[in-house]
Amino acid sequence: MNAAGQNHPTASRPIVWTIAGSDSGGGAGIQADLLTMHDFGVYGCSAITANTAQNTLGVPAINAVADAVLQSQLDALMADLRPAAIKIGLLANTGQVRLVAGFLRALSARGERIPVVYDPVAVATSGSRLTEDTTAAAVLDELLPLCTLITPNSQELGWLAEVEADTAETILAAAHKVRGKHASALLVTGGHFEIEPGTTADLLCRGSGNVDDAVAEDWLIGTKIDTPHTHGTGCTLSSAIAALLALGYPLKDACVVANAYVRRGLRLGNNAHIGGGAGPVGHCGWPDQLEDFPRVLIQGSEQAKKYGCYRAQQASRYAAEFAQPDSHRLGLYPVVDSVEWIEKLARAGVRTLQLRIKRPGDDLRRQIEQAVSIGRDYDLRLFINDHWQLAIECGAYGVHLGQEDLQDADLKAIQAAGLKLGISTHGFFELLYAYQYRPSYLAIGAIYATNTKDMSGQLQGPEKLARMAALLPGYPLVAIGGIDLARAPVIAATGVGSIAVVTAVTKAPDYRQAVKQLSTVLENN
Ligand SMILES: Cc1ncc(COP(=O)(O)OP(=O)(O)O)c(N)n1
Ligand SMILES: Cc1nc(C(=O)O)sc1CCOP(=O)(O)O
Ligand SMILES: [Mg+2]
Repeated sequence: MNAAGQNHPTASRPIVWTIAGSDSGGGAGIQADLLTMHDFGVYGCSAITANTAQNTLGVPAINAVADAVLQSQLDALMADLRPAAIKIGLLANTGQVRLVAGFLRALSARGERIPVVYDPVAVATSGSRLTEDTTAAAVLDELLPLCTLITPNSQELGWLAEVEADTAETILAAAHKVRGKHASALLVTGGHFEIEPGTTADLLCRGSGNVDDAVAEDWLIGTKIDTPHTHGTGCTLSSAIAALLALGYPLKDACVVANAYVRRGLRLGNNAHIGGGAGPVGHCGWPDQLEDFPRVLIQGSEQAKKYGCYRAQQASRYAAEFAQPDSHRLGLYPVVDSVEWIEKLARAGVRTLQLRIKRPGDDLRRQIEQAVSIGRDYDLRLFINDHWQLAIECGAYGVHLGQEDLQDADLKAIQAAGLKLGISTHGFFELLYAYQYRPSYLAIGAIYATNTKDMSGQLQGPEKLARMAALLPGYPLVAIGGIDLARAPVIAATGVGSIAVVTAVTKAPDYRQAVKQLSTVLENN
């Protein structure tokens, strides 16, 4: 079985191209790209830009192919094997940069929206130069505007920005300079510098795709893995991201999963026997251990001061490590919009409930007070959605917040009042981000499409849910979104201890029976 969990090599697989150099030593370039793509269950095609003569000790020759040779490979692929994503690696000279940019421009002019990940390979891990000095200008002017994401290491970032980039401040400044007026995102990989001793940090800068919109900057921090066998990490990372984009992952999720895939390969690679120099990173399958995933830096935390992205206002409200619930399995968790429902469901034996009032009237406080009072009578775990101030004032059991609430809500006050905190997440990146707060539970959604709320673009499906749940065994996890009795067994089998539902209970012909049946599914897992 490969990393994507596929047993059947003939199952339908997205096609991903790599336009890159061959590494005769087998550790980087096309060879690393195809191993990675296979591991993620996509079908890899290649267009070779250079036949490098290379081993684990260095790069004796680059051997760029002629433009016509590169063009003929691209044309052959386009005629038959259309890509769902393209990874670009080594472009050995300005002519190749222009040729590939021209090819991508023609695709774009035909309305093809294919994600392009460019790893601007300029310097090998061994320190050898791999491309002509003059290619940087062509990259910036012609190729970058056509890319979804570029993934330079700090040396390559310095090469493109024409500055030294080896501290948090200089990396941030160089990233802004390179990104310039382009909408492409940038992931600066952190193997070559240490902002905190013993750690690595990748900087992800991403916008909405619209050049005028604000750019989100996130640092992805990991414990440094002590191994000399790092050859091919950049190639592996960028092809993993391309593979995940082809599989439909949002960019930020693709970046954190690919980061974990590389870290797993460094941790488990065990390639000391390959060559006399720096051996290749391993290709070791889907990252299923939390230790391989990066920690997403929170801008209100003290640590953010070291990374040039500290937000004092957020810091004044920041808190982590919230009170844990009495059980990590919260069971059936109906989310309802009235005190009447809270009372009916408490009587029906439900123990975990949420009051979610989206159009509050003048009587909001009274409704929350009544719900809290019922909660006390029935010993409920009653969470109040959104209205955290009233939840504190009324002494609720807990609060449920969305990702966008985390910057503004007074988490310190919620924690100081002893309230439990649940946080919504949609995908791997948000799960890692929310986990940094160590909330009382993490909700993962939307598992399926739902009529209750527009969750388009944020659907996870049961396979991703299972992968996310496997990262946090024993942590209180809640699955939400489009779950009904028919789907509940698959969801419960992922290991989450709780299923949150709206319509499966509130629109059921017999809500008491729905409560019984859904609770039974959870109890049997
Ligand atoms: C258990 C649970 N999970 C997720 C949500 C969604 O919360 P949020 O992202 O804050 O969105 P709204 O519910 O406010 O629309 C939830 N309410 N409960
Ligand atoms: C309120 C809500 N939040 C979601 C999330 O993914 O964050 S999905 C959702 C709606 C859940 O309703 P139903 O059970 O009717 O599908
Ligand atoms: Mg909310």
